[in-house]
Amino acid sequence: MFEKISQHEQVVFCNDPASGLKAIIAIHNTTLGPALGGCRMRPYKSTDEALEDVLRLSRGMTYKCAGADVDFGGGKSVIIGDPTTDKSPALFRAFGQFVDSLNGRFYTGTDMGTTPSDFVHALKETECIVGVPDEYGGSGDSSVPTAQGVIYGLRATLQSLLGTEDLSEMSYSIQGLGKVGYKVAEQLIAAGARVYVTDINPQAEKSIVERAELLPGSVVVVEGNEIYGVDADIFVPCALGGVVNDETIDRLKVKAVVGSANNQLLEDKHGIYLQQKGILYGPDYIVNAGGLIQVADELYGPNKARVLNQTKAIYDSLLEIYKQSRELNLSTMEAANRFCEDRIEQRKKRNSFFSHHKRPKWSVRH
Ligand SMILES: NC(=O)C1=CN([C@@H]2O[C@H](COP(=O)(O)OP(=O)(O)OC[C@H]3O[C@@H](n4cnc5c(N)ncnc54)[C@H](O)[C@@H]3O)[C@@H](O)[C@H]2O)C=CC1
Ligand SMILES: O=C(O)CCC(=O)C(=O)O
Repeated sequence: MFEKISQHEQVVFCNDPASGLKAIIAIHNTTLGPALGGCRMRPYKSTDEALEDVLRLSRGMTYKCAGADVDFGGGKSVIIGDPTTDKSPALFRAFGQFVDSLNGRFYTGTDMGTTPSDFVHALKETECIVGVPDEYGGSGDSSVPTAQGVIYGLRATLQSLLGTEDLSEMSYSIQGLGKVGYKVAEQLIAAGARVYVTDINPQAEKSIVERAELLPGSVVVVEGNEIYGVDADIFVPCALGGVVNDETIDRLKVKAVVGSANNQLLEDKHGIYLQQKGILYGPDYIVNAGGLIQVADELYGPNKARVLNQTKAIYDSLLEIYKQSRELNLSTMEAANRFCEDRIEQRKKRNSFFSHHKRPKWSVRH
């Protein structure tokens, strides 16, 4: 076990038979501040699969926090269960108690399979919850700025490829029409673009087809894995991670991959394979940082205008990473990793006295 978690500071297994909660919290690195990261709920096939997911996701959050320049470190949590049948107030309250037991070392909110209202129950047990609805003092649904950030990432990519930011100039293949993917699809279709979509939930597909009837662009629904081979310009993964791998890279016909899904590359080497195939990759944790920017900003009290302003920085960060990747002849993922690792190293030197176990002044919200 210690070999598996060798890059992490702390991993907590949470078990509450009364509510059926089985969860894992992983804290990767708190150099920049207390760990922050959402909570994913999935019917994982095994504890090992859940552990692997939470370890990868929490490591990604360390880089995401550094890339977005927020004073938090990397953490994430997963609940093992089916989000359509296994949720209950008791389950989220039990989860909240475990989060509270970490005494401010870990803050959490939504991710795949969870919604802001789930965490209203957890909020009864701990202050360390972000992204609850506005009426509970939170900043609301973090998928709104995440989707906005993906649109900025797409604009930067168009700028880099075509010298224009006009979203209608390209076509897109979107995998996943959940909280983020649906909003991205809607904005692209509203901008007049042609969009191919797929989701394992037929209701989500039906809903975007109906919405598109009222908008200038168009939508085509494709079946499952066909999304990888679609003749579109940009692949926009907005569901699971690991979707850029040996098999899918062979099938991709696109010019770029830019989406919200966390950990899109199965392994870092797949970033290099994309580069070799001439496909521009927008590193996931740079492109999808909008939600993080919003929840980290809750420290100062919710302010949507400030969040939108900070989310715009994703456009410049991505252009800078594309530039560094060209100049240093690195894959875009390598360039982004280097940028974030440098930032963490600098902070280590600057803040030798900094106690990262201290709670931020989050209680301004209460
Ligand atoms: N919600 C947020 O603010 C953020 C989300 N992300 C990442 O973006 C991705 C999407 O997140 P959300 O939209 O919040 O999740 P969600 O749970 O609301 O939506 C995910 C969607 O993907 C669909 N899906 C699952 N497996 C699929 C498959 N094999 N093929 C096609 N569709 C599939 C689901 O039916 C669902 O509609 C995740 O990887 C998440 O970690 C990253 C940063 C922030
Ligand atoms: O979106 C959130 O609520 C927190 C940030 C996060 O977990 C993520 O960016 O993956």
